[in-house]
Amino acid sequence: MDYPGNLFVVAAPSGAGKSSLVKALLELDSHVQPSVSHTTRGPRGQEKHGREYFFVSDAEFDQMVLGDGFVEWAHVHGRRYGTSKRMIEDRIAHGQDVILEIDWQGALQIKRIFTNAVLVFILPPSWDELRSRLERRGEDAPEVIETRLANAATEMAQAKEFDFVIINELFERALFDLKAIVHSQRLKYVSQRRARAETFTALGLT
Ligand SMILES: Nc1nc2c(ncn2[C@@H]2O[C@H](COP(=O)(O)OP(=O)(O)O)[C@@H](O)[C@H]2O)c(=O)[nH]1
Ligand SMILES: Nc1ncnc2c1ncn2[C@@H]1O[C@H](COP(=O)(O)OP(=O)(O)O)[C@@H](O)[C@H]1O
Repeated sequence: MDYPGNLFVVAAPSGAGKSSLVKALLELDSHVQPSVSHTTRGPRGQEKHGREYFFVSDAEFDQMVLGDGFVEWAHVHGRRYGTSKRMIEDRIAHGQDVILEIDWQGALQIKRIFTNAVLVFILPPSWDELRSRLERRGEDAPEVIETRLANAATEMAQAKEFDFVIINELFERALFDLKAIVHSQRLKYVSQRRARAETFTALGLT
């Protein structure tokens, strides 16, 4: 499928820093719009319905699945998460770049549908640092942290399937890398479009 805007997908194990990096990118770059997912997990401290997620019941999620409302969805850490078709189609139809913060299963589903999507995997610098970031975030119960750490190895094994891998050790360095990926993708499309237009003109095609 072809589309006018660029589609970026960021995945990472819990605590690697993907939400912080994506948030910082969005603050710097008004051309990128976030996609807000639906989830059956409950909100954390400061999270707001419609901002971080649409928090829905299992029955509401089932209805969206049955109504073919998701472009992708997956079970993650015992809950369900999905990207609604409307969320992507609305934005891409307006030629905006869209960034999805979803798990590796969703990322690979997106790549099959939007073959031009750029997949970025964020890794923590070490296991110790991953654990301490989850503990320092202070949003999850100890057993929730253990589930997330237990799932991290399987998730990180998927990094090699992604187009880019960023190690989030120094935050500013990782943010620089993420910005570079977004910018280079834009330049690629701009120069491709320009090259195509020039060739069409040279060939006398309209
Ligand atoms: N497949 C899929 N995964 C999602 C979606 N939204 C969020 N996720 C992923 O679900 C996982 C859990 O997210 P969350 O509960 O916010 O925890 P966090 O990773 O600790 O911030 C993360 O890997 C998210 O990237 C979605 O729409 N689809
Ligand atoms: N490079 C970094 N160095 C130190 N702490 C970080 C870094 N990146 C993120 N953090 C912190 O780690 C915690 C987890 O980050 P978060 O963005 O919530 O991760 P994720 O969305 O991947 O679960 C947060 O408290 C965040 O402020």
